[in-house]
Amino acid sequence: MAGRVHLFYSSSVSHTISFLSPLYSATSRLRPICLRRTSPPAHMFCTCSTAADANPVPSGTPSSDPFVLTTPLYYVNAPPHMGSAYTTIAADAVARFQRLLGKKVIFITGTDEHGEKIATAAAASGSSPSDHCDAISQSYKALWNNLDIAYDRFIRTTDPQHEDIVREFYSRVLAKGDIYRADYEGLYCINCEEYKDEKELIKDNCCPIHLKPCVARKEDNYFFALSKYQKKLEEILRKNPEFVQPASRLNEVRGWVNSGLKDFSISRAAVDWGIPVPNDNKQTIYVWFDALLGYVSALSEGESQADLDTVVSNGWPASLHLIGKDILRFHAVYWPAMLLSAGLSLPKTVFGHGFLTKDGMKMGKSLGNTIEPDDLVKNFGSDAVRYFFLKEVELGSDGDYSEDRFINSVNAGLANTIGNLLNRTLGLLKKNCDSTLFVDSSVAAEGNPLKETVEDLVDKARDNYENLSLSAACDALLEVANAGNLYMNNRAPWTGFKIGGDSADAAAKDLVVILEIMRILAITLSPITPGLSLKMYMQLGFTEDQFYTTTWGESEWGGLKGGQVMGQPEPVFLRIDKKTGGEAPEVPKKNSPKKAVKKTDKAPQTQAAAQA
Ligand SMILES: Nc1ncnc2c1ncn2[C@@H]1O[C@H](COP(=O)(O)OP(=O)(O)OP(=O)(O)O)[C@@H](O)[C@H]1O
Ligand SMILES: [Zn+2]
Repeated sequence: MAGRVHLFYSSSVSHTISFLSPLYSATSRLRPICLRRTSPPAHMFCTCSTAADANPVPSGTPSSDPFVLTTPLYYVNAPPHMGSAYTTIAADAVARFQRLLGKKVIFITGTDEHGEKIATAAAASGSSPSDHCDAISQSYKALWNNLDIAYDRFIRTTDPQHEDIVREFYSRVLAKGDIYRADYEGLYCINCEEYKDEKELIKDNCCPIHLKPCVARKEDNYFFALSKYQKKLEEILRKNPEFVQPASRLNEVRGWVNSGLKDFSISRAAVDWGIPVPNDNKQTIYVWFDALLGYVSALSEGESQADLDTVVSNGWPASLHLIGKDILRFHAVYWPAMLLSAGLSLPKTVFGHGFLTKDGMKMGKSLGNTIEPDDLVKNFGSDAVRYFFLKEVELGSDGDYSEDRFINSVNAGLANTIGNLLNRTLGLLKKNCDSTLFVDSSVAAEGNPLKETVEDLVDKARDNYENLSLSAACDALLEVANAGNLYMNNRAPWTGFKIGGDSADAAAKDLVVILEIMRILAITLSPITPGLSLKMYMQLGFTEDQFYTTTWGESEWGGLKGGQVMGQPEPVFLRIDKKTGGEAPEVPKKNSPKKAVKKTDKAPQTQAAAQA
């Protein structure tokens, strides 16, 4: 989806309304549909009686209702950049966390491929729109692979099943009486693919996001009667504050709605590269009225027939739309009204995160001020990239990238605090205990307050993951590692080994305590750094298969058993040298560690996902 900006249509528009009355009759199928979900808040938009009859989900057991989450469908006017990667990495961390909890997850991403901007980009590169879309869409998939993104569905808005869904959806909305025809005249930003209100534009009628002049346009379009949903949207935002997150974004959305909703045009007369409007193939459907439906049509994958009833039974509504704040209006105002019109349930939450900026400006394809995620992955490895952006840029706030900050943060967290502690401990264990654990970790920690400290921090991390406070989750887990380092330094087990006897036994127990902390960290940090977590887990003497079937429940203290033999102490994360830059860290030697995400187009599943 393009970073099209969110301004309502100018009131100067002249509407020559011609209602399409013959098509208004088929409303009988339009009923709000309730998918019973597992937690009470999911009932807030549906018409079912109570949450009491929802099935509780035992830890580690997949629920029957999937946790459906989405990234935006990225606009294929240009290849992905760090901004597109940011949303997708965050969504992947959420998906991995939910899988660890034992939920069945459907993580949807994909590409938005219609519209004028795409046709122009294709012409500029000398290719047909469809070849252009194939190539750019493939570049998104390749990047997701490089970043260990374990998506379940990759929907392209040029997929035939998506086009069927869009047509059916359009027909439902038409049948509801929410589409009419009118003349439209205004200033249009091609990069936003949107008419703009003049007073929002900057000097020389330039779009404030894309800094390019808008062009005067007049056309005869079909309109969606958004204004009909004014009261309903006000009520939804009042009764369900968790619908839009974080809270600052909710206020923004309330402001837009309270200032009065205006109908918006959902077709384009001058754009060929799009889905033709049913019953009028001189017009194509507006990219947003097409792209948002990708979240729905992704749920029809694998079905012989793509229709709205099927997608509902396959998991709609989504639990979470994770998006950038640039497209909040489309998701938190247009989209719920469209869904209400079509008789579909609303997503539970729309979370609008902040921007990665460069020199204070939103990094974006149209401005071209982007950072190449592939270069970062090549230089520093995918764990480092994921860790830096999730830890250092709070989801919801803007954040500027600098290489210095990147290197400092990653070296401090992954190389020193975590990697070095594991390496030191395994080195001592090898030297003094033949790499074998002396006792069960539950025994080693008897009466040790460190166990409770770690448990509290892990609970805190879990709460933060649940609330999408990914940066705070990282902080809590780093505190776990810090506590381990402090313990190591205070206990100085190397002296105990020197003394021998009971002191050596105590030292051997201390190593077990620290390695148990490492085991817990490997599991709980795996949504953020899946590759690093796998390496850690394997050094602790577990197999790759064991890693893929772990659950959050297994992060409880006590997983390491006496007699377990640890792997060879090898650095799991190499410090990045500031002068020479980094080198993507080696993957584990055993088996095929990059299976932290399978390198395929489809559903690379990790850990508990394997059970789901
Ligand atoms: N600078 C950024 N910071 C954070 N997220 C971004 C950034 N740029 C893009 N995104 C993500 O991509 C989405 C927009 O996707 P799109 O394909 O339109 O990319 P874009 O680079 O913003 O495009 P354009 O520059 O043409 O407006 C945002 O909602 C957000 O999820
Ligand atoms: Zn614009």
